[in-house]
Amino acid sequence: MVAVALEDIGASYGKHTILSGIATDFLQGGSLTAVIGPNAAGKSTLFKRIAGLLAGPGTVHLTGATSGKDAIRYMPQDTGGNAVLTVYESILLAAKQGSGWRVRDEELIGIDEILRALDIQSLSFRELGELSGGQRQLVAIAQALVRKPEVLLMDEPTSALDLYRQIEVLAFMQRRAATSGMAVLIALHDLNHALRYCDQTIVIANGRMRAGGPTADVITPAMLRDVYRVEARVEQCSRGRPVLIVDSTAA
Ligand SMILES: Nc1ncnc2c1ncn2[C@@H]1O[C@H](COP(=O)(O)OP(=O)(O)OP(=O)(O)O)[C@@H](O)[C@H]1O
Repeated sequence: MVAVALEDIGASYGKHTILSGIATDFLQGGSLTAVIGPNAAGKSTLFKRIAGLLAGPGTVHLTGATSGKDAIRYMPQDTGGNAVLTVYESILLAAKQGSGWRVRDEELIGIDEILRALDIQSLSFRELGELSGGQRQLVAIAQALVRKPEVLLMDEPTSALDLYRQIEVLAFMQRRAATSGMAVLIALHDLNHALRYCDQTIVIANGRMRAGGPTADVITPAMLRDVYRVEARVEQCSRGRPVLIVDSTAA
């Protein structure tokens, strides 16, 4: 199974150092890892650095991957939608990128399966430019998945989705990671999503890694006070699930 380790990762834009000393050895395939932290902490920059879209110090160690340079895929936060392509064409194009134009039956079956799982079959013949923000986000997830990444970096993939679809998408990603062995890193602002769907969590603040490990060990009142500047606690709900309750901003 694929695994990613980060060794002393840094990144800069021009003279501004954005990230430094990011290190972890526990990003395993088969589950979801949340990457959390305040606005401008450096989460997207970390993803771009892991995906090789930004140069910088440190090393991304990838083990167990079979698809070479295409193993890691970054799904950005803002996905443009102005191309004059239908949803289906755009997903087919994504599936065929980097390979020949011959389309095999199993590829079409794979696309249908993803469209169904994300409940967007009815959008197949709509043009990308006429989709809503949430619809575009679902299509972007489909485009990322049909390329069968072994490591998928999803930058706030549920930010435009309604409550039902947020839960559907995260539960689907959890199942997909478990069955395919893919490692999925998800930048999230909703910490309840991290608590519910992500086995591990990494906390980034001011370009530094502040904590990392099993989600329940990482999302603590002390971390929330320190990093997010809120007084908050994690309690068990009546169904036994951990729920984050924010009481106030920290003094
Ligand atoms: N292309 C760029 N050029 C210069 N500075 C940039 C660029 N992209 C991001 N930055 C800066 O890098 C810092 C980290 O940004 P980044 O997008 O990685 O944060 P983030 O944690 O993903 O934030 P958010 O939660 O708000 O999406 C910010 O101060 C941002 O202004």
